[in-house]
Amino acid sequence: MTPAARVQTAIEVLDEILSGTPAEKALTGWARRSRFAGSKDRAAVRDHVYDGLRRRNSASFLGGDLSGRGIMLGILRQDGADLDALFSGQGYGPAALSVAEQIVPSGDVPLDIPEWLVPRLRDSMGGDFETGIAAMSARAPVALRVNLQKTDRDSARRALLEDGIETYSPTQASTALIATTGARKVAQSKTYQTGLVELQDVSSQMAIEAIPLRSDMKVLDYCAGGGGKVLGMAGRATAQYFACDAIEARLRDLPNRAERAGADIQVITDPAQHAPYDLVFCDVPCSGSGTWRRTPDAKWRFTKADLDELTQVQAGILFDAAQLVAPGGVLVYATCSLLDDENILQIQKFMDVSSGVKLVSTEQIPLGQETDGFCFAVLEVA
Ligand SMILES: C[S@@+](CC[C@H](N)C(=O)[O-])C[C@H]1O[C@@H](n2cnc3c(N)ncnc32)[C@H](O)[C@@H]1O
Repeated sequence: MTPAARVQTAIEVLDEILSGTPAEKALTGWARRSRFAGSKDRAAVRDHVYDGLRRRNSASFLGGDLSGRGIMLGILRQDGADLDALFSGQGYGPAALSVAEQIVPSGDVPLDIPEWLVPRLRDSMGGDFETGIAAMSARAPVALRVNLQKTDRDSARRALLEDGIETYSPTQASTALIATTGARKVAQSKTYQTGLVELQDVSSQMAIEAIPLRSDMKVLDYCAGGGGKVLGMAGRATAQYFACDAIEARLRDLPNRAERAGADIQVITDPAQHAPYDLVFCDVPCSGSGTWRRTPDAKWRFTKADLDELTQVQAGILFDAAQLVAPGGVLVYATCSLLDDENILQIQKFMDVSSGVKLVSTEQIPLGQETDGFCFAVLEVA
């Protein structure tokens, strides 16, 4: 496909997303219908579409219209692309720019977040607001966690290099690597397949590194999902691990991932049956606002009603999980959210209604180039 044809395809996929189709479904649907498209074409179209979703407001403003075409025109304007070459009206590329489209709109460019969230995010992020919102509009890094049960960070870096993947070691977490080239090859690489590394964002690794985890503990990952947190903990200490999730189907990948990592994790359906635990980790469902650069369509779908519903679910999980902690044990509350409602305010509300719970620490990791927005609190249960 020519660069212009990729742009035209992104325009069509964006239109489908704007009319309500989830981004992944729209992209896989196009890829299935388009056998002629090679892997580089698919990657380029995906990048265009995700850039467009991340910067939907500013791009549609600069492109003059909230449509696939308006968004792509704005994105290409922001990126300083050669518009005459891409919008030439030739071949499978987009039609030539109209007279109106040739005029760059002037005025205040809107922020790339839903309007109702601007004041909330401003209040919650404080001095990190500007850099955080800029990071939300950019592509996320591909971060890896080195499995310390199998290797060390330098050896993992060398092994990845042999697989054609270059990385560097960010300073925030001792287990973290960030891929600079070959990131798309990670899941197929020998280093990954043999469990030396896992895909995991740097902030989750920072949380796992900071919690008081010991090898003599009985640990429950209460919202385990695909198992990222429990696998991270198992990489750090060989404790006794249990994992559950309200939606059992979400635990599907965990046994295979645990086997690859050489970790012993018991997937359970009734956490009360094995209680009490010395440490219960609650990686609760949340807005995901700290990771919206990875799932940018979620940002535009998220409503106040969703936030209200989520904060209720989070409060319920905190209450239920606290009952499972052994006296003197630890409860960890974590979200990948930037919103106080889901973080500090939620923890405060829990503290207000719980007797004998001590807040040991809270940390809000800002959304930055290397880190996703993430919050975690360590609580001690009497
Ligand atoms: C943020 S995700 C967990 C991600 C996972 N810890 C990881 O690192 O891959 C939140 C999970 O909480 C689960 N969940 C939702 N409500 C729950 C509840 N009441 N009790 C336990 N888990 C719940 C969801 O099914 C979802 O898998």
